[in-house]
Amino acid sequence: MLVVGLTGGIATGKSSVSTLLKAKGVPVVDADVLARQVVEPGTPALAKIVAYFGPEVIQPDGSLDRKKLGSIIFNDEAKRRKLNSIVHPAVRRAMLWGVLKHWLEGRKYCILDVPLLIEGGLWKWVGKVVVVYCSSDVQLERLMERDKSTREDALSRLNSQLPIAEKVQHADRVVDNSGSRKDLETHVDALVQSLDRDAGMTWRLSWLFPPWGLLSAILTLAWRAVSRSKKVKRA
Ligand SMILES: CC(C)(COP(=O)(O)OP(=O)(O)OC[C@H]1O[C@@H](n2cnc3c(N)ncnc32)[C@H](O)[C@@H]1O)[C@@H](O)C(=O)NCCC(=O)NCCS
Ligand SMILES: Nc1ncnc2c1ncn2[C@@H]1O[C@H](COP(=O)(O)OP(=O)(O)OP(=O)(O)O)[C@@H](O)[C@H]1O
Repeated sequence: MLVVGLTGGIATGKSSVSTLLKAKGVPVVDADVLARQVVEPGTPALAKIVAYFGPEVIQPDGSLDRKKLGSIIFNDEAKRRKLNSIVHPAVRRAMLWGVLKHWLEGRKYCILDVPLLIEGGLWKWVGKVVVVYCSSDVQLERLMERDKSTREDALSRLNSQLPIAEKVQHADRVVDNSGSRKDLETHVDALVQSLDRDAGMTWRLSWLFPPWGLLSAILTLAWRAVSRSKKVKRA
């Protein structure tokens, strides 16, 4: 099964692409959704968050006060890293189960929707990287509009990630979301067609005969690593 990493900058339109893909029946494992599930009341991750950030990040009903925690971590790099170190291992485990489930269903490919795909290094472990792009001006505008936030708040969120122009350099395919929502739908249709082609004809063989699937996954990742190092040497 081809595993495709889908990413972008904050508010470049990754979730919009993900929603369009889901509507077409494409299997998507959504890291943002999993990151919410692993910190639900009663989870070990939430207990660790309270131990580090204190009970003031918990709402009266016992759930995480996301707004408050966001205002802390998006303005303090060390605290953001600490939160990542609590939440990300649990998210990675949940993603692995999600991928396994789609593999067991005999899917040709599946999408891993991960905002921090590049920053976290997971991009090296997927078969293809798709980056949803729009210019940083449009990104800032859409972020302020969606979150009803000030320019300052939006910028601090934006600056907690790699610039979108840098993420694009890791992409096998870029989905340009600078235009209208209708344009985005057209780009997503083209993306689905290309992923169908990329997943190739041998996926059924990989599914019926897992050692073949494992071998082809190792060869694909090795080939991608070699291509990357050639690209770095040329640059
Ligand atoms: C800080 C939290 C509580 C804020 O919650 P909130 O509901 O306001 O935002 P939400 O979770 O919907 O995230 C919105 C976007 O912010 C960006 N973002 C979220 N967490 C981070 C982070 N640690 N570093 C950089 N960008 C981040 C992503 O682009 C994400 O799509 C929450 O984002 C969180 O728990 N983050 C840590 C987990 C994480 O890294 N999630 C991203 C996917 S694994
Ligand atoms: N082509 C478009 N034209 C106008 N608005 C758009 C377009 N695409 C997305 N938006 C809007 O921009 C905002 C950000 O989009 P979306 O939530 O899909 O981004 P995201 O990359 O998933 O963000 P995050 O990383 O913060 O979760 C949303 O309010 C969405 O409705």
